[in-house]
Amino acid sequence: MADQRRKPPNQPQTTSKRQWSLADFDVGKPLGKGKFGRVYLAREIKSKYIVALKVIFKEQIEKYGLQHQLRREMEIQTALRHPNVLRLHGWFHDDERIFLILEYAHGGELYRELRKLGHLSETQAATYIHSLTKALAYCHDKHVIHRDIKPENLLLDHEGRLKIADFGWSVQSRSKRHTMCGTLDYLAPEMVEKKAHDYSVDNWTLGILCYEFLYGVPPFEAESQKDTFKRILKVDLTFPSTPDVSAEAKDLISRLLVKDSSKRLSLQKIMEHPWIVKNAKPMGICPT
Ligand SMILES: Nc1ncnc2c1ncn2[C@@H]1O[C@H](COP(=O)(O)OP(=O)(O)OP(=O)(O)O)[C@@H](O)[C@H]1O
Repeated sequence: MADQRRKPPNQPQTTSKRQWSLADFDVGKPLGKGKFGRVYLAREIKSKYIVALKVIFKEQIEKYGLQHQLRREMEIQTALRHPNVLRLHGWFHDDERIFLILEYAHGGELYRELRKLGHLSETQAATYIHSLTKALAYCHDKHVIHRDIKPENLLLDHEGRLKIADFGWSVQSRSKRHTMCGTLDYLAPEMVEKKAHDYSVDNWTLGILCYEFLYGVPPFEAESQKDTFKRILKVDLTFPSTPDVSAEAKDLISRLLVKDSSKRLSLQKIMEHPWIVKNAKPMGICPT
C-alpha cells in the first residue's frame, strides 16, 4: 500500500484549479456501506495518496430531497481543518453519482473498537473526550454545531487519533435551532422536547459518550424509545458498580448531563477538568 503521508490531492472544488474524475483514482476494497452509498479505499494515481472515496447515488439523494443537506455537509466539512475532524479533500460527480474524496481513517469506527473491548480504559476514554472537545471547540468557533456525534460517526486514523466524520446533520448557525434530529440515546433534553437548542447540545453528547466509553452502554438506554425519552428528561443517571470507574470521571459526566443547558460544563472547563488533565494523552494518540 502506498505511503499515506504523501501530499493529499489538491483541492478540486475550492481552488477550482483542477476537476477530479474517477479516472484519477485506483479504486480498491470497499470500506463500508452507508445509507446512501458505499465507501471505498482509493489511491490518487499521480500522487499515490491514499483516500477514502464515498460514492453517493444522486437518485437516492433526490428521492429523499436531500440535495441541500448534502451540499451543506460538503461545504461545512471542506471548510473545517482540524486534526480531529475528518478532512474532505474535494468532490466530483458524473451523471449518476457524487464522489467525496475523504481522508482515510485506517483504524475504522470507534464503535467497533468499543464493541470489541466492551468498554474503554480511563486513559482511552479521556484521550478521546479531550480530542472531541478540542474538535468541537474549533467547530463551535466556526459556528458549526455537529448534533449527531455518536460512536458510529467517530473514526480512528492509523495512530489511533480520533476523527469526527459525517457532518450530515450538522448545522452552521448563529441562532438557536428548532429541528428535531440526531440519534435517540444521544439527544439532549431540549432536543427531545423539541425546544430551541444551541451549541450546548454537543456538550451534553460529550457526557453521554464519556459514560458509554467507560461503561459500554449509553446512560439512558431503555426498552422503548418512549422510556429512553423519559429517562433523558428526568436525567435518570445512575453509575453501575462494575466496571470500576473513578470518582473524577463520574464528576465530569455529572457536570455535563445537566438538564439546564446553560449550567453544563463549558468546553474550556472540560479541557481543564482534573480527570482529563490526569488521564488524556496530550497528542490524542491512543493505540488500543
Ligand atoms: N474516511 C473513511 N475512512 C475509513 N473508513 C470509512 C471512511 N468513511 C466511511 N468509512 C467506513 O464506511 C462506513 C460507511 O460510511 P458512511 O459515511 O457511508 O456511512 P454512514 O456513517 O452510515 O453515513 P450516512 O448516514 O451518510 O450513510 C463507515 O461506517 C466506516 O466503517
